[in-house]
Parts: sequence; C-alpha cells; structure tokens
Amino acid sequence: MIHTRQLTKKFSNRTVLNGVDLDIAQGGIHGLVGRNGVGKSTLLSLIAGQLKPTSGELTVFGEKPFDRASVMDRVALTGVDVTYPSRWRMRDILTAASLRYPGWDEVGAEQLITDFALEDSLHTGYGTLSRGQRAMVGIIVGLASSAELTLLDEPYVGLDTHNRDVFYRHLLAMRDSHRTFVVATHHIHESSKVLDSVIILGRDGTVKYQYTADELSDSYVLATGVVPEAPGVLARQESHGTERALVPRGLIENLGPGVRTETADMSRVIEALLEES
Ligand SMILES: Nc1ncnc2c1ncn2[C@@H]1O[C@H](COP(=O)(O)OP(=O)(O)OP(=O)(O)O)[C@@H](O)[C@H]1O
Repeated sequence: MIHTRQLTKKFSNRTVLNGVDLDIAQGGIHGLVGRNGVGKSTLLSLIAGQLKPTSGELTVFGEKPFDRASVMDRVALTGVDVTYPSRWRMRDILTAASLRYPGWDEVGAEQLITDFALEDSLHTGYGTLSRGQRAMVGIIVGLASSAELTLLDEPYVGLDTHNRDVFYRHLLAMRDSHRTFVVATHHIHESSKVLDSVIILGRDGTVKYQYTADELSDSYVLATGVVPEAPGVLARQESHGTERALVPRGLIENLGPGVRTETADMSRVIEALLEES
C-alpha cells in the first residue's frame, strides 16, 4: 500500500528525510516513532500527497500521491498540525468531513461525540475549543472518515487519560476492518498496546528499524543478573548491584547461569531502539 525507496525531502537546504526505504502492506495499525524533528509529520504529509518529494520513489495505492485526487480521496490525515478555520463550529467541521469522505461513518462519529462528551461543544467555534477538544475533532474526522489509509499525527495531544482510552478503544475496534492506520506517536507505552508494527525513523532521516509486534517480542529478552558486554545488548541499567539489559534472543546461550531472562515488554524494546536511532 505504501512503498518508498530512497525517499528524500529537503526544505531549502535542509535535508529532513534522507533515503527512506519503507513498505507498509494493507491492514493493521502501524506506529511511526522517532525523536522530535526527525521528519514523522513530513513523511505523513508526503504519503498524504500534501508535500512533493525532493527525490526518490513514493507510491501509495500504486500511484504517486502528490496532488493526485485518486490517491488523496482514499487517505485521511489528521492530527496535531491539521487545523481548521477558527470560525468553523465543530458541527460544521464534521459536516464538511462527511462530504469529503464518501464512506463517512455517521454512527461512529456520533458515538465518538458521545464517548468524548462533546455534545455541548458542537456549536463552539474551532478557534475557541480547548487543545484536547481540537484533538478530539481530529480523531473523529480520522476514525469516522473510513478512509482506507488513515494517518494520525500525534492524535492524542491534549487528551486526558479517559479520552486517550476512548481513542485507543475505538482505534482497536477498527483493527480488523481492512483499514490501514499509521500513527505518529511519542507515547510508546500506551500506543504499543495497539500496534501491529513499529517504524523507527532515525536522526539521520532514514528508517532505522521496521518490526512487526511479533518480531519485536521475539527479538529481545529482558535479562537480570551480570549481563556480559556484547554487540546488540540494549538499555543496560544497574540498580542496587543488579544489572538489567535487553539481550537479543540469539545471545541467550552466551549468558551465564546466574542470569535470569523473561519476556521483554514491547514498549521497553521500542524505547531502547529509539535511543539507538
Ligand atoms: N514546511 C516546512 N518548511 C521548512 N522546514 C520544515 C517544514 N516542515 C517541517 N520542517 C522541518 O523539518 C523537520 C522535521 O519536521 P517534522 O515536523 O516532520 O518532524 P517530527 O518528527 O514530526 O517532529 P515532532 O516529533 O517534534 O513533531 C523540522 O526541523 C522542521 O523544522
């Protein structure tokens, strides 16, 4: 569904994405993670056809997405940087979205309004909504769009715990819907519970790692004890004389008898890989 080779994006003289190789097949919820400023939003805007690549290959549904209606009609991009005219009331924004997306899910949108307790804000102008309420508008548009490819850029910014739970619950319910979601996120711990795969963008503007959730949980174990130095050992920590580290599963046999191993938490592995990226 999404295919890139050596995808590069420069702004003036600044290279942000520098040879991104990425393949995402149809279906599932994919996390796009990386440190601040590595180019996650830029990559989502390129995929959504809103930015033009500087060089390299990028196809979405087999076509170059930039300014191409046949691709853009099948893609929804919402999130932290997607704003609406400040005088539009929330209800106007949802009406506009229902006209924009042919598969608009009216029942789903109304359910989200209820679950986010937004009934009293439907006639409030976007400019006077709180940050959390704006985030909820973005989430409703993204999820109710029914777009085959839905790109959510830090969708939870400003949401309290209850409303983040509402978001993740609705997202999870769509997991088997044949829709594809790419979620740019810094909330590794929360989002890792719903992700089918993780893409880690590195500070050099390339994809450093792309793993399915199964590959991640199979790749590393959490080792406790005296963990020997070895290439690939991550997130070494010491407290009260006990060492803990993430050890590639292939190195388990090299660990001494006093080292205990257990399944590594996926979010811990992602955080560790992020540090390396
Ligand atoms: N339109 C633009 N013109 C010039 N520079 C831009 C533009 N859009 C993004 N950039 C720059 O590209 C870099 C990557 O920005 P981007 O927003 O894609 O990163 P990000 O990974 O989403 O960051 P964060 O996690 O902080 O949201 C930043 O240095 C940013 O200043």
